[in-house]
Formats: sequence, structure tokens, C-alpha cells
Amino acid sequence: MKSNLMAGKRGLIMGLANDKSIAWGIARACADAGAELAFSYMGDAFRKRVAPLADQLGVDTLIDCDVSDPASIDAAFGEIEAKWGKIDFIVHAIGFSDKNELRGRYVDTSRDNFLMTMDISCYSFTAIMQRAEKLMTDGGSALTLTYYGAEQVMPHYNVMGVAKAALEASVKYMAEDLGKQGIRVNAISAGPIKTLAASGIGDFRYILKWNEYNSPLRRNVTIDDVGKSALYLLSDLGSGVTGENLHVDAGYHIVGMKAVDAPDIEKG
Ligand SMILES: NC(=O)c1ccc[n+]([C@@H]2O[C@H](COP(=O)([O-])OP(=O)(O)OC[C@H]3O[C@@H](n4cnc5c(N)ncnc54)[C@H](O)[C@@H]3O)[C@@H](O)[C@H]2O)c1
Repeated sequence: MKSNLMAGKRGLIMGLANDKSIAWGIARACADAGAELAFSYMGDAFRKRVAPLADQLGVDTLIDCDVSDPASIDAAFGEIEAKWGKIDFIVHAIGFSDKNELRGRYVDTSRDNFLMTMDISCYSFTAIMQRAEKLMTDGGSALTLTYYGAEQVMPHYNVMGVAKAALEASVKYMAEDLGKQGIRVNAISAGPIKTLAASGIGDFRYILKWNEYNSPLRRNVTIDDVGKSALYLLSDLGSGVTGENLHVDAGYHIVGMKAVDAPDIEKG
């Protein structure tokens, strides 16, 4: 869907791992709407996968950024400042936890993994906005990705659910802090999508089937569904919206119990 909705806008998309990434769906939607993009990725191993994707969209700014390292975030925003001077939007599509703790009981979460999960999956968005705010001199729009496991208990989501709940709260606090500067801060709560990060979650195939059978639209969402809603929040179409958590989940979050017509699902 080509448009000029984002013409003249420049944005950094953080969290691109491969062509399955939610960040890729968002990048394509923004590029189709005329935005100029920069990508950040983590580590050399990902550069090989991200570089051809950048080529596809004519993106020439690729930045290695590990959000658990403040110096790396500083360097990334230093590069953006040197190249563009200012920025109009940011996408934070980053999350991480030890997959051994994305099964079993939440109550057994280790202190080390709790802190790491919180740091990478929640605090990093705040750390990024500390830097981004200085470059959003004409206002801006920031977006992060969350999941319904922040609001309700989901199988195996465990410490990620706790981190996403904190992330959703941080969206509201930053929306208030930055609103006076015309900077909007929102989240998309995406339904389950088969990505690299999702592969760490136990019984993910079961979760996908459950959502497909029981969501009002009777299907799972795609990275393009998320991309289109992201475009609304990142562009001027979302000009009056901040502090919002937009569910892009085929309606699953309104459902109270298993659909009568939903088949039983074999585990595994
Ligand atoms: N896939 C789903 O079902 C789903 C549903 C709702 C929300 N989300 C969220 O969407 C976001 C994107 O995940 P995805 O599903 O596209 O998977 P993905 O694996 O494609 O993306 C996750 C990204 O996080 C990056 N990352 C991890 N640790 C990092 C660090 N220290 N520094 C910088 N980057 C780091 C990875 O390199 C990767 O690019 C995550 O926040 C995830 O929790 C995913």
C-alpha cells in the first residue's frame, strides 16, 4: 500500500533480526509510506541477515546496538545525530529472556534473569527515549511492542509477562513526560507471531493454534497487520493518540472463553 503518509519523516527501527521480525513488517509499512529509515541490529551475526533487508528498502544506515550497554546506545544515537541531526520516530521491537525460564513456573525465576529481562525488554525503551527526546526537536512518535501476557497469565510467558507489564506502565509515564514536547509514546500489543524471539517460548505452536481458533477474526495476525497499525501510530494519522496500548491480535483480548466451534488442540 504505497502512500506519502510518512514523506519527509526519518525514523530508527530497532530490533530487526530477519524477515520474520515484527520490526520488518513495520519497516516495510513505513518505507511504503515514504519514510526514510535507519536500522539497528545486535551483533555481527545479525548484520549478515539485516544488510540484504536494508538493501531491499534502500536503507543505508545500519547501526550495531546492544541495548544492555549504555555506551552502545549512546554511540547509536550519536550516529543518528551525526547523520540526520534530528529524528521523527522510533520503533523499539526488542525483548529478551533466558528461554529456560520461559517454561515451568514464574515463581522460580532467578534474580539474574529477572534483572536481565527487565533491562533488555523494559528499561531499554526508557534508555532509548532519554536519547531520542533530544533529537525529536519537532515532536515525534515512539512505539514499542508488547503482548497480552502483560495483562493476563499466559502459558510459559512468565518473567516476560512481568517485564511487559512494566513496559506498558513505562509507556504511560513517558507519554506524560514527553507529551509537552509533542512526543507521543504508544505500544502495540501484538498477537502471537512465529519469530525468532517467539521460538524461545514453550508450546508456542499450541498458543498459535489456540489464538487462531478462538480470536474473533479466527486467524493469527501477521507482521504486515502489525506494520499497518504501527503506521497509524507513527504517522500523523495518530496525532491525537499517546499512552495507548493498541491490541493488534485479531481481537483475542476481548475473548472470555474458548469458542464453542473451536476444535481441541493436540499438544506438541
Ligand atoms: N512474536 C510474537 O509473538 C510477539 C508478540 C507480541 C510482542 N512481541 C514483541 O515484539 C518485539 C520484537 O520481537 P519479534 O517477535 O519480532 O522477534 P525477533 O527475534 O525478530 O526480534 C527481537 C529482537 O530483539 C533483539 N534484541 C535482543 N536483545 C537485544 C539487545 N541486548 N540489544 C539490542 N537488541 C536486542 C534481537 O536482536 C531481535 O532483533 C519483542 O519486544 C517481542 O517481545 C512479539
